[in-house]
Amino acid sequence: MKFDYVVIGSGPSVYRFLLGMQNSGKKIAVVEKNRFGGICPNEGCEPKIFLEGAARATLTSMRLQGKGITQPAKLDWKELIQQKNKAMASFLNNMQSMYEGLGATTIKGEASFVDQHTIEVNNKKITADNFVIATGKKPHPLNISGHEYLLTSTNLFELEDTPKNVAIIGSGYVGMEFATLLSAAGVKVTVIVRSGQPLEGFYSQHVHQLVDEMKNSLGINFIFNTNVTAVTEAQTGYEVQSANGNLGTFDKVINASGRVPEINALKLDNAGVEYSNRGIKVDKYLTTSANNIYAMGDIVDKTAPALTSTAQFEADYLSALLTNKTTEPLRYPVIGTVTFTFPQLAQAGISIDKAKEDSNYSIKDIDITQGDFLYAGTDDHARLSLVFDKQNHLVGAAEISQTAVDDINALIPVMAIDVDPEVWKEKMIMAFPGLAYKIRTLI
Ligand SMILES: Cc1cc2nc3c(=O)[nH]c(=O)nc-3n(C[C@H](O)[C@H](O)[C@H](O)COP(=O)(O)OP(=O)(O)OC[C@H]3O[C@@H](n4cnc5c(N)ncnc54)[C@H](O)[C@@H]3O)c2cc1C
Ligand SMILES: NC(=O)c1ccc[n+]([C@@H]2O[C@H](COP(=O)([O-])OP(=O)(O)OC[C@H]3O[C@@H](n4cnc5c(N)ncnc54)[C@H](O)[C@@H]3O)[C@@H](O)[C@H]2O)c1
Repeated sequence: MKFDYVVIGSGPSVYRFLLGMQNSGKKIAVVEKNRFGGICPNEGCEPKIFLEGAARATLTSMRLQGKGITQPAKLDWKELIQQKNKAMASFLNNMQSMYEGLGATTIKGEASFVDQHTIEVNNKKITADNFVIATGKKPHPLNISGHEYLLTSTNLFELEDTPKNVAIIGSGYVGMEFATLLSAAGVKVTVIVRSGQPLEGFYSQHVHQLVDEMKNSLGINFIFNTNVTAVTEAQTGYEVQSANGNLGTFDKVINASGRVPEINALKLDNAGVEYSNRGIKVDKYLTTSANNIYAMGDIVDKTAPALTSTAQFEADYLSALLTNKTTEPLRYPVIGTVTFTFPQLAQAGISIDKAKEDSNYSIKDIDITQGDFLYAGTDDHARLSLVFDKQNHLVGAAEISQTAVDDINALIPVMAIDVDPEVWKEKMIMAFPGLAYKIRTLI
């Protein structure tokens, strides 16, 4: 079989790449070893946000008990997982045919390079002029005794019985979001943090506030500055050990210690593609060290965050480059990011922690709770922090609140098009209250 392009992996970047290549007349194949659609729809963003809807409703009702709500909602985890599976089934089952509908030949199997123009899949050789590697990331294996007892986020999406108590090792996006989801289902959650602060990339002040909220409102237990050394089977459940001693016995122990590049099976050395333990090395045109092989999405060794949104941005860029719609290098725009915790943390642009150390920037911290009117008091510890440059243009924003993702997304265009605040005032009237209430002292 011979193609113009063979894409390895079928995640959200590949969907966008196929859309961009649709009228190029190129013969394209997509090889996927697991489920078509990749991580985001099968075991990432999309099932997560389905579960989050019910979790948020439950936690909101709990928070408002005694503030106008007499009976808080009770989340039935088993039913929620079944509903999620039902709602997503037809979408996921159609993924492969959707890719074929976009003009690609789809091949199920694991790809490895034989040379710069050949891969092997299911013991068959496939040749192509060009390849695009989009193999993403997989859970970081924890090298401790008893690692075989650990669950990952993938297992949690299929977990039908509700454990009484769980330990989560790691406190990045996955650890903090699953701590929120499971606690909404009545699970007693302990988060084990190897440093002094979860969610390292987020504004530290907001993270500390989030941890306080998760402790006090959700009853989540945090153990800081602790490395797990072993997990052993107990009479009921699993014991978690650290250098400081036994951390307790838990029904389930979850490894949320990050994700590593899906690289080994690819045999990249056979094609002369350079890589590091952070992913595949690319230049400013997403081209690897082999000039006919490109990479995009989570597999790329990059400083931009590994998100669906950035993966799809890279895919749009690559299809434009390969169809001669651009000759420019890749430049990332303002990137928004969010953790779907309770409350949410969201941010975009220059980080507040960085801006605090740089005299070129000024920061405005707004206490969103003044008056405590918004959402019947569910946002009683919410804050919005904005970074302005010397011209008084908005260049960074971070928020902790129940609606942080929507607020920050609404501020991204203001940052991206770099408008003068006077023009901002002149050109728009936001719907009130919402975000307009929060920034009323500014505009
Ligand atoms: C629990 C969770 C929640 C998340 N939530 C969010 C969120 O809310 N927002 C957000 O922006 N991002 C989120 N992400 C991140 C998002 O899922 C990824 O950034 C995105 O899926 C990356 O897309 P991709 O195209 O690079 O590849 P992926 O989606 O990682 O897909 C790669 C595919 O390649 C396949 N593959 C690997 N090796 C081979 C091989 N040798 N041969 C053939 N196929 C191969 C894999 O099976 C996989 O299907 C979340 C991730 C997780 C785990
Ligand atoms: N809302 C979202 O956009 C969202 C949600 C989930 C995942 N994601 C994406 O998926 C990626 C993976 O998420 P993640 O939470 O798995 O990774 P992460 O890199 O965000 O967090 C991993 C955490 O594990 C800790 N850790 C690392 N090694 C450890 C060890 N040996 N012992 C204990 N702790 C250890 C780290 O300090 C960190 O806090 C994210 O970087 C993000 O790009 C995004």
